[in-house]
Amino acid sequence: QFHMIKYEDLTSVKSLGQGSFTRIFKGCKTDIRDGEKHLTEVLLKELDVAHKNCWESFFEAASLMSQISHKHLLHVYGISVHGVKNIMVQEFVKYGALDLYLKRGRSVSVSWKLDVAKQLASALNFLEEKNIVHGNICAKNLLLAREGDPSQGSSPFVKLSDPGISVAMLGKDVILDRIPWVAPEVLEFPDNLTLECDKWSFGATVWEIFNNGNAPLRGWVLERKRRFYESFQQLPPSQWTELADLISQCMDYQAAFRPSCRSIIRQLNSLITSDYVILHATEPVTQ
Ligand SMILES: Nc1cnc(-c2cc(N)nc3[nH]ccc23)cn1
Repeated sequence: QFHMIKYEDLTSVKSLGQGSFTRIFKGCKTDIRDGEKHLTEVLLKELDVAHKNCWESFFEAASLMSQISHKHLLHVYGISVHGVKNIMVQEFVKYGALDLYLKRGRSVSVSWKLDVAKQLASALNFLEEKNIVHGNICAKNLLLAREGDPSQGSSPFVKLSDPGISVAMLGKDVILDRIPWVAPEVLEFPDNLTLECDKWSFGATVWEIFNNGNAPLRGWVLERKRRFYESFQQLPPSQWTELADLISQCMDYQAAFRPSCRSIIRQLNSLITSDYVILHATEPVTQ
């Protein structure tokens, strides 16, 4: 169920860092179409040789993204296996991960943030309709394809990246470290990821977007993170109560009480039309 890409058709241009058990490179893919040579900018995700045993989960994550296509889902061109190397070839998204973009101190407007949240909600709605669980929704996995320029009236455009190796494969400490993005029930049943888990993570991701990309519970040790769930705590609420309400609805410890994607989109639409947006065109950077 995958397009196999010949290793010799790939060149890696520069290293861009690491993911969970992976190394990331900016690269190029050459293919010949109707007798012409085409170069495509790609993102190469190479699975660490040490974690070669995770290759099924690594490719399972990618195949999830290549079975379906949606404007807010990252496009995966295929995979390349060369000796011990397992490489996922995906579209290169110009501005990279949203959390790093926001941390770089870009002051973006409230409507910019709501627009991004709505695009993520529509990607989630699409996955929900296909009954597909992503399993790793977070601002790091939200890629910025277009910055949006308020003076030109153009809006941002984001794409949800692949979930990477499933959290069930990654072990207990990685699951604990993913608090508060990982739904509480996943700590007990890591093999049973549900659509509701993605709703919880959506709530944590919206919290990140409205906190300039700062990670919630940043720097907390695993034991403290675990107690955060054991005592049913919530993230610090936004002073915008309607937004705080949406986030806490998504981050309901009872999975069945979390809102449907349609309800999430409806609530985001009413936030977009609320006068809070006009009053807070670009929030002063409060750090
Ligand atoms: N599918 C993807 C994923 N990440 C990027 C990306 C873009 C960028 N400007 N800096 C980066 N630094 C690390 C990754 C990355 C691009 N495409």
